[in-house]
Amino acid sequence: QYDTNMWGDRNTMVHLFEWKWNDIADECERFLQHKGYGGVQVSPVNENAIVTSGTYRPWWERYQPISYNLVTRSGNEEEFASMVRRCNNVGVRIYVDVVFNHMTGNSGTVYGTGGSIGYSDSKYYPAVPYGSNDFNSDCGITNYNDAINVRNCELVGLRDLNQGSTYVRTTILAFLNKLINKLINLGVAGFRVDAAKHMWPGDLEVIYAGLNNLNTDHGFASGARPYIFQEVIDLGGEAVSFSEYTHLGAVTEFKFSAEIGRVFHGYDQLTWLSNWGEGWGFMASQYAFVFVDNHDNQRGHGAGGSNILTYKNAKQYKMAIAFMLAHPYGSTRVMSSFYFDDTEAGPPADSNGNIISPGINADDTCSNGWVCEHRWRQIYNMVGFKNAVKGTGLNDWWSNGAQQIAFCRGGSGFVAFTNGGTIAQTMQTCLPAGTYCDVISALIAGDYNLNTDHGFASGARPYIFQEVIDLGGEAVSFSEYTH
Ligand SMILES: O=C(NCCCOc1c(-c2ccc(O)c(O)c2)oc2cc(O)cc(O)c2c1=O)[C@@H]1CCCN1C(=O)/C=C/c1ccc(O)c(O)c1
Ligand SMILES: [Ca+2]
Repeated sequence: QYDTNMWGDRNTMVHLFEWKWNDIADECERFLQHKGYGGVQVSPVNENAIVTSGTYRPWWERYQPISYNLVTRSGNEEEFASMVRRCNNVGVRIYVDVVFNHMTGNSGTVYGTGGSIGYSDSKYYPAVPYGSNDFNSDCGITNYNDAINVRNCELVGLRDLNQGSTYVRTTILAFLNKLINKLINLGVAGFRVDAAKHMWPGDLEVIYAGLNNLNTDHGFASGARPYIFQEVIDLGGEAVSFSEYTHLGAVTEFKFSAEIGRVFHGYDQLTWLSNWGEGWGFMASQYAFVFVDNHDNQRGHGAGGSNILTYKNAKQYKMAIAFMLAHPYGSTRVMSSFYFDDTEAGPPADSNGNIISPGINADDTCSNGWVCEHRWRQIYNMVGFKNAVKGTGLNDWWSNGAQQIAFCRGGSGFVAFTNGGTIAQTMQTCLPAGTYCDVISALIAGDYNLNTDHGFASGARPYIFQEVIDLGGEAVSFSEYTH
């Protein structure tokens, strides 16, 4: 099914990549609920390999399972349960990134974040347990034009589980159903299925069918089914196609990420966006799970190559995110990153390898190495826009035939973009008459000074006058505010 199970009109997810569970719970309560985010994709919750050879603690070690115990650098089972409860309490859903195509790489004895051991050479993972007959053969994925090779062989040496085995299916289902289990008060809303391309649709169908309904104690409707979005990296030209998975659940549309990067890098005219979506060869909107960048391709070597826009191209990135959220195509996810360079380094951590929490600055930005794109004004305001226009289509498209476009969402939203010069044009906004605040472009530069386009001096600061009713004799005094 394709319903995200989000609360009310909320309908955008944020990927709080590598955040700790306690910090996510705090963020749900202090920020996400207020800005109308509908849910959080969290990093894998199950125990992963501790990788220290080559890169120290690379970001991708979390994609090498050792067991299904809920112990990672993000926290333990108790902290995970607390996060799910606290976020659902404020109407922010939790989606878990589940990795069950494989276990660890083939590098001898490996140790996990929860203290478990894996004997990868003999494919023996006692903490699950998995033994060698639960895996496919050692062959490597060498040919993306061979659908059998892609499913039954090892992705970069990662021990490839056989989801055709009843025992493996049962074990995977025990892990997934634990995350929605009423008896232990867990209540996630759905799953990101990692590396779905590398598993047989028929096996996935059996696994998804074995999932329980969502936990009504966390605010889900009786009979609600988990929202599944499957990672299938398909830019065309391979044996495996996204269309083999769309009947099972939502599917990532990587063409969206690649193309929106091209457009807002300026390689294509904005006017060509008039048929954005299926018109550009993307999958049907109801199946599509879309994003500007993700944890892998933001690093430049994933699907979409160097066209992918990230926080490093701040102005174009904001425009691309704004367009993604303004347009009705697909289910949308906003990336929230830690600052990274060209190494494969993992999240900000102390000398013991413990992840460092984001600090929150006075201006609501983050510190300690966290980018917090989801806290950028242009981004969270567009999350609110998308909530406000939920259920409408796209109408009254306008363009100057080149790099200026505008359109309405029903009678409840209007947006304009320019990649070339100021728009000086009377336009149909589809909105009721009145004066409206432009909460996006006035701050597109990311500063908080007044808008010089409205005649203010450069660097002018907003004039603040504070209502403090103080005739004397009370505990609170005017003098606390005059500075
Ligand atoms: O050079 C690398 N990998 C080879 C190229 C990327 O291939 C990978 C793909 C991949 C790439 C392109 C495709 O078309 C495709 O079907 C699969 O999916 C993965 C999924 C995982 O759960 C764990 C992984 O290690 C990978 C992976 O290595 C480095 C070193 C090992 C991890 N890694 C990486 O670069 C890790 C990448 C990674 C990790 C997690 C992901 O969810 C993901 O999408 C990519
Ligand atoms: Ca496989």
